[in-house]
This record gives sequence, structure tokens and C-alpha cells, in this order.
Amino acid sequence: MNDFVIECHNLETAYTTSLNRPILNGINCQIKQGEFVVLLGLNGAGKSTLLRSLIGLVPHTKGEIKINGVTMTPRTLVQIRRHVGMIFQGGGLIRQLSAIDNVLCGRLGVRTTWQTLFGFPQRDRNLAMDLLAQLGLKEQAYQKTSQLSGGQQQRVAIARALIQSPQILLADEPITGLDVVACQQVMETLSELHQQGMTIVTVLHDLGIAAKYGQRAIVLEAGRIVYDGLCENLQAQFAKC
Ligand SMILES: Nc1ncnc2c1ncn2[C@@H]1O[C@H](COP(=O)(O)OP(=O)(O)OP(=O)(O)O)[C@@H](O)[C@H]1O
Repeated sequence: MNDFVIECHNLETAYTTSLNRPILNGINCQIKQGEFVVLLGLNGAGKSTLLRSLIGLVPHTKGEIKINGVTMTPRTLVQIRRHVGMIFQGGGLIRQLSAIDNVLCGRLGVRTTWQTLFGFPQRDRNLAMDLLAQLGLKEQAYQKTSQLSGGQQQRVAIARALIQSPQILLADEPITGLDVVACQQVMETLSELHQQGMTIVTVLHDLGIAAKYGQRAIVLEAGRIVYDGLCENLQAQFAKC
């Protein structure tokens, strides 16, 4: 038994004719509990695909993914997804729903249709409200997410991922399109979660922010890892790409 919570061994996705190669092409990496990892790379390098493959949204044709020591297969996917929260690119919120209802959507995977037929149980609603309060959004809980700022929306997306109490949080470009203040709020939120022991893997494009918050950088190029190490001299690593 090792202390890796994420392991990718020679991970390969299906061949893509438009690229003349698989999107992910022999990915090997191991991430320990409590690490803060930033995934970097130019557009189209495969960052989102790697993140999505870690929750089984992109099938792999070769290699293996293990989450908490459990090999990802169709049979283990439900079990694996309980440990992994995902913040999708752009937040993926339902704009016409309130912030609290969006957060409650994160409980759909653990509640049956019968349990939510007349609304979510009070316990879930209290939990959603606590999370929104922790993220500074108590006042906005009943506002439609379309009326919230970009930074507030991104924090709702974080609350939705957190309501399933994940051990690992994956975030795909959580600060893209945000102003500097909102950017900092979102990154500070991720940083606090990391300090509480959560494993964070996030796609970023800003090398300065990556260096400020990340402990470790993984740089992808054309579906392969070309750098895996400290968040120092990232500029130099990119110059090699
Ligand atoms: N479902 C798909 N079918 C075919 N090609 C795809 C699919 N999804 C992604 N791709 C291609 O795979 C490559 C990697 O895409 P991906 O979104 O993982 O890159 P990325 O590094 O996250 O890029 P960005 O920084 O622009 O978000 C791109 O060339 C993209 O066009």
C-alpha cells in the first residue's frame, strides 16, 4: 500500500484522426494525498482531457488509472467518483437555478429519485448553506446564479463539488475570465482547502499564479508530460515546449 491518491500508468486515449495521435499519449504520474498540483500546457495539450479522464469521463484505451489504490473500471467508477470532486471549465452551473439549488445538485449522485421528489432533505440543505457561508456567499444563496459575478459563480461551483465531501478536488481553469480580485478569492479558497488536507489538481494558464499557489507543476505538451516538478522556473520550462 502506498500513499498515492492518483496514479496514472502509461495512460493513453483513443487515436484521434484530427491530431494524428491519441489525445493523451503515455501519461505517467503519481500524486500524493494533500498535494497541490497545477496542470499547465499550451491550448490543446490535453490538460482538460487528463482531468476528465480522472473521473472516468474520457475512456482510456491503454494503461491504468488508480484512485486511492482502486483501479478505474466501469464497476469501480461510482465508488471512485465519491472521492473526487470536479469543477468544470466555465463552472458548469445551471444559470436559472439559485446558488443553493446548484450546490444541492452535487448531492444528486448520492440521493435516489424518491429522496428528492419533494425537494432535498433538510440535512442536505443545511450542508449546502454551510458551504455557501464558508465561501462567503450566504447572502447570495437564493439568488439565481446568472445574477452572480464570475467569481461568485466559481465559488458556487466549488461549493457544489465540496458537498459530496471529496478527498480530491479537480478544477479545470477555475480562474479563467475572472478579474484579479475574484481570481485571488478563488485561488485563496483552493489554498485553504489544501491547507485542510485536500488534494488539489487544477488546470491554470497563469504561470505567476501557478508558482504562487502550486507545490508541483505538471506540464503537458501534445498529450505527454514534458515537466513534472517544482513550480520554479516555469517560464524556462515553457520556453522548451
Ligand atoms: N471529444 C474529442 N474528440 C476529438 N478530439 C478532441 C476531443 N476532446 C478534445 N479533443 C482534442 O484534444 C486536444 C486536447 O484537448 P484538451 O481540451 O484536453 O486540451 P487543453 O490542454 O485542455 O486545452 P485548452 O487549454 O485549450 O483548454 C485538442 O486538440 C482537442 O481538439
